[in-house]
Amino acid sequence: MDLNQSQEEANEVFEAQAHIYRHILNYATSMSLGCALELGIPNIIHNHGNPITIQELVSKLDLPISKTLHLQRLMRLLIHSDFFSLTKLHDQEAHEDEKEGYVLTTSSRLLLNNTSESSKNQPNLLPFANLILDPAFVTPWQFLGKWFHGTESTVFETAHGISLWEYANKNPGFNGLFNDAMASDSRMMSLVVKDCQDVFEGVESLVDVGGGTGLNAKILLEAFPHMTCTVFDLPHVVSDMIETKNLKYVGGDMFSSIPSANAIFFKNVLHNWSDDNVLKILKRCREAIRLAGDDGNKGKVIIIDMVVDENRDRHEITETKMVFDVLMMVLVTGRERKEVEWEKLFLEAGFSRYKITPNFGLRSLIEVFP
Ligand SMILES: C[S@@+](CC[C@H](N)C(=O)[O-])C[C@H]1O[C@@H](n2cnc3c(N)ncnc32)[C@H](O)[C@@H]1O
Ligand SMILES: C/C=C/c1ccc(O)c(OC)c1
Repeated sequence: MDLNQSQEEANEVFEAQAHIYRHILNYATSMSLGCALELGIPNIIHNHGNPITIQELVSKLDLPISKTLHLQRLMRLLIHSDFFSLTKLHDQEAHEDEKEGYVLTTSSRLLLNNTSESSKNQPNLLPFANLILDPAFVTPWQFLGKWFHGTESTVFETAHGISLWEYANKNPGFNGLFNDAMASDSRMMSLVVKDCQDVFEGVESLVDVGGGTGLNAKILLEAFPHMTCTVFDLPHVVSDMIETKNLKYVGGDMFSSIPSANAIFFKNVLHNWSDDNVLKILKRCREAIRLAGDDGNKGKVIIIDMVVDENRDRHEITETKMVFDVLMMVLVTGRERKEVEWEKLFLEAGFSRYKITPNFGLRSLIEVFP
């Protein structure tokens, strides 16, 4: 065998080794990012105002000086994955060596711990990151294999003995963490809802099913104040909420009945459920729209959820959607769907047509008409 060829074969196998190590250790990046958030590094860089050197960072974090190089290594990994970047520092004292300082990226700016009144309404995903890294959500991954052999309907249940919704009901601390995370995801909507005039124009009444603590509804009402919104969710989620003239809360179970309205809205809800369950929910929607009058012709269902599209999406976007698909398998009985899979459900539930607008990053807005 000629030498070159054996070197080529060896290279291919070494590539595979690097590939394996990268993926098997993906969690090291998650955990390192989690550590940076736990230490509050984004806020320290933000508050510093200009690029912060490693020495300044160690001092602001109040870490032992002996940890300087360790922190630098953590930061190097997080720079490589685009959570921070390093920039040259213009030092006035010319005799000193040129220094470098850390700055935030768009991603770490979304992970600031916003406590000030002025930043309260800014998009922020720290609560979402905190939920994903919470032990209650990390533990089930250890049970995935066991679940494949077992009879529980979700991996979460194999790990914790009860469903995610029961767990949230029984643990007020976790319930708060979960609802805050969902609300932080919803806040991102405020970036684009104002551009959805045609979707909400004729809508007088809207029910946000599984609407959590009501942030979706509030954002929609800011942009379309002519509507009245009802947030419908499980009783433990919507108890003690403050209502206003056009924002009401109703506790209940969407499988039994959905309050009637022109528009039935679901964000991040239908992907929590199996096809059979989504069909049941969509049939309830047809009733709710019909009961709102106008023989349902004015009514529609509005869904904000992912649409898996391997041909159109970039490779990493598809990967993220597939990770969410598996996450929905681990936490609940849901899945992420391709357009044909959504279409089948809409038609089976008796709707006549639908329109997809891919405008919310990973999520699309789907209008479904009777
Ligand atoms: C993933 S969260 C989405 C929250 C919110 N729509 C959003 O966009 O962030 C799913 C919501 O569905 C609610 N939910 C679960 N089962 C339900 C049921 N049977 N009836 C009504 N809501 C339910 C949960 O309490 C939770 O608030
Ligand atoms: C931490 C993120 C988890 C998550 C995200 C979207 C969902 O709809 C959900 O429902 C169980 C969970």
